[in-house]
Amino acid sequence: MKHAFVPPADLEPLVRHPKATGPGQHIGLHHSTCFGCGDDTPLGLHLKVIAGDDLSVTAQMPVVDWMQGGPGVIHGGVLSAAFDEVTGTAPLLIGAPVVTVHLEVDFAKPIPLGSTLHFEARILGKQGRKIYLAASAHLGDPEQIVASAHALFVTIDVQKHFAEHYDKRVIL
Ligand SMILES: CCCCCCCCCCCCCC(=O)SCCNC(=O)CCNC(=O)[C@H](O)C(C)(C)COP(=O)(O)OP(=O)(O)OC[C@H]1O[C@@H](n2cnc3c(N)ncnc32)[C@H](O)[C@@H]1OP(=O)(O)O
Repeated sequence: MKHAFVPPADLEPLVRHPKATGPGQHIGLHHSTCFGCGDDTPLGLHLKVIAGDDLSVTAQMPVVDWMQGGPGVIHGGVLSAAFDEVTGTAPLLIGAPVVTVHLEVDFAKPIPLGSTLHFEARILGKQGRKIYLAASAHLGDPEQIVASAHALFVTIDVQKHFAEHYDKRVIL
């Protein structure tokens, strides 16, 4: 698939954290009202991200009517949010909470309402606090990629990063 993103050639390799979620297991929620993965949001993506046996994850997402952009097809922003969530969860496999600093999505085919997207994301490596990932999505045939993404996340100290927002409008 065509894409413009070029990850650095000199990425440092990474290994799974000894306490990482096991292969085939659901990687736990960030919090229950997270738009991407929370169970308690009426209009969320409700993604369940599953750990792979290496530095990869998978997830599935039914493309339902409220996700519509162009007539009969998914909105690009919804698809981007799904890639953000799937790629953003993968670094938990290396024990690193992260936030997105850069996300690029390549849209290869229209994705119809009523279909199911199958996502795969993998960690490419790191440079300092920067974690690079690549991801793709298909509709059931892994040979037919309908969209792909590249993402750059930065590791954070969760308590410090979110500290100034906790007392405003946090719903956990
Ligand atoms: C209870 C809740 C639990 C939550 C768990 C986790 C949730 C996960 C959710 C996942 C799903 C949802 C996910 C979401 O939706 S996360 C929501 C969207 N993302 C954000 O809100 C992040 C906003 N950004 C920031 O807060 C700051 O920029 C951070 C803290 C990330 C870095 O600021 P900080 O001052 O600390 O560090 P730094 O500025 O030295 O930057 C560090 C390095 O990064 C490089 N850099 C920076 N930007 C870019 C860029 N655009 N392209 C290329 N590189 C960039 C920079 O050059 C430097 O590299 P180097 O020069 O040292 O080599």
